[in-house]
Amino acid sequence: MAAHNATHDDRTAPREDRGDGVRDSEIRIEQAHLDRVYHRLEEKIHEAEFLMDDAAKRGQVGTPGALAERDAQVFRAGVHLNRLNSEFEDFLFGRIDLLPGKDGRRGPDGAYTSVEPADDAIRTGPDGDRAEIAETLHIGRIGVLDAEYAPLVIDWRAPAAAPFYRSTPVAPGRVVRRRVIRSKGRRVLGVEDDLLRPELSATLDGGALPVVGDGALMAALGQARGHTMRDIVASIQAEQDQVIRAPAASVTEVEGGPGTGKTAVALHRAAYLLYQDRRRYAGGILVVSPTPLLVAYTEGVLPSLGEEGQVAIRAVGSLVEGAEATTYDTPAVARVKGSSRMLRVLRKAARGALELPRGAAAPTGSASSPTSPSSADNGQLTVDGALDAHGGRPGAGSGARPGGPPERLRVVAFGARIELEAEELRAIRQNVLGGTAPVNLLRPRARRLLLDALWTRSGAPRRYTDPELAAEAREGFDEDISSEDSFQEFLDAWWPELTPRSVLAAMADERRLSRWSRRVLNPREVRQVARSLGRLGPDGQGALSVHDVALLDELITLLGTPARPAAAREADPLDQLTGLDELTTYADRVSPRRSRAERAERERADYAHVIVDEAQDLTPMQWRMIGRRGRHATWTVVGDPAQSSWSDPDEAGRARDEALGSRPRRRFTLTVNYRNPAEIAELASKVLTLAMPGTPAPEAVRSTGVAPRFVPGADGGLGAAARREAVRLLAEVDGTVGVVVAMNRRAQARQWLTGLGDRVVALGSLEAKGLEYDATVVVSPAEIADESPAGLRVLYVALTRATQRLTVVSGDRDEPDGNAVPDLLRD
Ligand SMILES: Nc1ncnc2c1ncn2[C@@H]1O[C@H](COP(=O)(O)OP(=O)(O)OP(=O)(O)O)[C@@H](O)[C@H]1O
Repeated sequence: MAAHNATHDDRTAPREDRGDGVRDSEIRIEQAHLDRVYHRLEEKIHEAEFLMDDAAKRGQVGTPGALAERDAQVFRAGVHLNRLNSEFEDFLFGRIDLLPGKDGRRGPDGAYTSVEPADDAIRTGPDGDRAEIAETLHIGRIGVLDAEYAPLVIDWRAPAAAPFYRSTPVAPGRVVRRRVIRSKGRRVLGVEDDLLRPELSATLDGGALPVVGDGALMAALGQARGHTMRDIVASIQAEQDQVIRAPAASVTEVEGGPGTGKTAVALHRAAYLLYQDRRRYAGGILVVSPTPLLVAYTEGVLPSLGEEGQVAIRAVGSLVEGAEATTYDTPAVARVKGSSRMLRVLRKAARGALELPRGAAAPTGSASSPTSPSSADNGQLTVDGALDAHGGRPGAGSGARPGGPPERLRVVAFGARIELEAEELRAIRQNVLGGTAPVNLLRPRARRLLLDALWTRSGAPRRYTDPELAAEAREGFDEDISSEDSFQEFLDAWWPELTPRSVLAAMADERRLSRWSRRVLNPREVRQVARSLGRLGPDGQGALSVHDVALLDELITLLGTPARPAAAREADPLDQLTGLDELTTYADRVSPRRSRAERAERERADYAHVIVDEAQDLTPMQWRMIGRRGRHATWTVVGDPAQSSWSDPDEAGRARDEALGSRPRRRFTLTVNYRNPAEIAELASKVLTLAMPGTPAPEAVRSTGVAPRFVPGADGGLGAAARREAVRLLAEVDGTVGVVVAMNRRAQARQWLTGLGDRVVALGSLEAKGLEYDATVVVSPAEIADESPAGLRVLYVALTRATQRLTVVSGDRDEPDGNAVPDLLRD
């Protein structure tokens, strides 16, 4: 199903503004309704507070049943109270006046269920058509019923609210007039109407419907942009609404050019899914965003829709707990690290790291100290003095290659010395590593095979003919040897618990990496990757790049996390987000405490729905990382291939298919550009033609009449020109100005803009992804395009960030013509 052919209602609907008198009286009507809503909300808040109080009193009764009931009640009341309070701002935003429904049936909220009007809703007569408004619904952020359970406000996500978004003059259904109400707190500030059945307006039985304003969409689009995205709940368009309300049974894929509302739609969809099936999505919704900047930009949208707590919005570089990406790799390094070839390299590294000199892949636990206190000068450990089960004195020791894993295991048992030499140890290691199980989880098996080998070498199996006696003796033998500190030390050194970071750091050694990536990476790639990892310390501490994080995540899987002893319970994010952080629940206190590792593991695997924004940018390794978080999830994947900064779309496509599995897919295309005025969209489409010939550009919904400006900045004048243009644009627009440069000029660009205030931001080309500004300065298109094989597509992104004004500053590489238009932007 595709949502093509959006009808731009606001441009086509005739309007009939009868001046301030009508406007004022319409505002008064809506104000009266809003007053009623607030009155009712106050009653509801008192109710919720009473429930909280009552529940707290029950807590004093003290039986487990009463405590559990109290907890449940406190929780429900707290959530309710929190929602009511948080959604007070701009609570009510829409109204529809409707004809009677086709079958006369009404839903649980009292509204007609049919989208189509009743057959006799419009009566044709000699004086023209006549009809009556059968129902008026107000739409808001959550539903409110009056004391008699009649709807005062319909939740925007309820089926009854759908006609507010879906109806167009071409297919108006039952809607005669759609009104967007602008309010702040308790005050109605204005109304904007669209008349969807203009032919009926004058012949309604109750008198003509007044129509006010210029249409809500245009009013919304014309507003200045701040540093955060606003919700679009009052002006969602029909093709967007189809995506938001699509059933979540499988994979919903959404494509659309810049500014078509993909990010906005994805976030509103998260809110919609929670509304539809809160229980199912209690498992959490994960929204993956390309950059922390975009996360910060979009973070306020869901709370403004009354939803948080169940939705985690994360940058792709922050998906692994405790690993926050703070740097970018060069495009060449990113290309290697993002490629699925790295999987083969990491598999080898995860197993190969067991052989590393201690300290090179700093293992955790006691083996992290390079030598143990009982090391003898020759590097061999011998431990004497422990009694074995039969009066002998078993003991354990290790022969350590200086700086490497131990090469000999020596124990004393049954009064004799037993040794396993390097060859035998190697064979045991190979045997244990035979399968694909995570390396750290194989340690118990390694321990068992060592004990098997020692037992055989001791000759004991020959001494016991009675299997029962043999089993008993063996048990004692295992216990005695395992309880020795030195055997444990040997094990820690020979089969250390590897951390993902330490293995990653070990890959910074070029010779080692070359061994692990034989026939996978070429020598140049090995050098580049090893160098880039050189910034990590020996145990992997230090700045991670966005692409390192996906490698770390893969290593977490390849290495595995052994079970840990229980740790103290961490604060539950849900507690904080629902405002109940000060309360612990009875269930919390009696249930077994979960370890940090378990919680992290659960978080990694447990999302009920995964929303991927800017999906076109994900590398194969990132798809694997995200796929692991949505193994049992339903998905919404939004993106635009024409904006992809990844160089090999086919390889990424395969990884995406693997992550999404065989679930059925439903595709939508968004076709209208709500961000860029036509003048900017037209310029950007020149680059689109170069980057992805044949790809249709989305249709810009408005025009400002202001053409993009071209300014020369060659001969070292780039910075001065960019600053001058930023200053000019700051004076021309009310909101924000973004200055977009090639990634390697980021620091420089920040210098250029020093002292210009926080309305202006310097951005590397990759950081501009998904963001928007009132005005942008794009500095040297050629530099951005030459940055990587995907450079033209990245330039397309840079050129499509502005809502009002665009200035292009050309540099030495741009070959500008006499009007300073760079060659890439000429016809
Ligand atoms: N129905 C709408 N009503 C009002 N504003 C809208 C609507 N749809 C989109 N917008 C606005 O258009 C702008 C672009 O939306 P958004 O960032 O979601 O687009 P996108 O498709 O994700 O763009 P890109 O691919 O360039 O990142 C935002 O300012 C958004 O608020």
